[in-house]
Amino acid sequence: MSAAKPPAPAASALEELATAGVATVYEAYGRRGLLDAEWIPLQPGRRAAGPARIARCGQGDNRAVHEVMTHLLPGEVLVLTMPEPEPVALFGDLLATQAAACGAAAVLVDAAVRDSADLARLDYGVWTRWRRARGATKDERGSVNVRVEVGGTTVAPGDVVVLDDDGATAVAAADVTATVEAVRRRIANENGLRARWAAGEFSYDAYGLREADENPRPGVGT
Ligand SMILES: O=C([O-])CC(=O)C(=O)O
Ligand SMILES: [Mg+2]
Repeated sequence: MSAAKPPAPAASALEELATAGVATVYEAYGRRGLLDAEWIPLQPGRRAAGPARIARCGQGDNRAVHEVMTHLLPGEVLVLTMPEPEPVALFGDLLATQAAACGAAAVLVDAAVRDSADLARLDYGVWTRWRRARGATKDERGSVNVRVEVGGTTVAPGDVVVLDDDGATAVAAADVTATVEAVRRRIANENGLRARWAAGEFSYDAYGLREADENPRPGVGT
């Protein structure tokens, strides 16, 4: 029997994850979920979080992107992948116009985009591996609403994808509530540390690193 589907994350949880940002969410989630690749944010400074709506395209082909548009719901992050990421444009201005009409929260393209000056003016964020004009074919159906691997992490439909200038990280749908709580604890802890560092204290002392470095225990770290 498969586990019950977790409820859709609350808008307030998505907002908290987006505001916290990729590094904080990834750390609070136990350093899991990182979509570990070099992402280009087309609108630097933008943050987003939303449930993944996924298309797995054929290699060099974007037929599945046209299909997945018909499933895309407001607030979702569209995740577009290929078996082997390569600089072929899966997404451009015309597909972006459809995603806008559907209310996308963001688009993550594990391939290239084109018409990037137009995409940079959108009301939602676009993150991509490459900007390249090379066009995709429309020959292979590919698959939609499937699990994919992105940057070494498996992303399932409905997992929450968080994006900012640092890149992208994902939280399994079932773990969103606990991760929001861990994010709050991490932010509170970092606020405390930031106040101490601003007041002139050093982490080298507070973490006991100076003490350990000046009194090395034989056989440890040698
Ligand atoms: O049509 C395509 O394959 C991609 C594109 O340029 C667009 O969406 O405007
Ligand atoms: Mg175009």
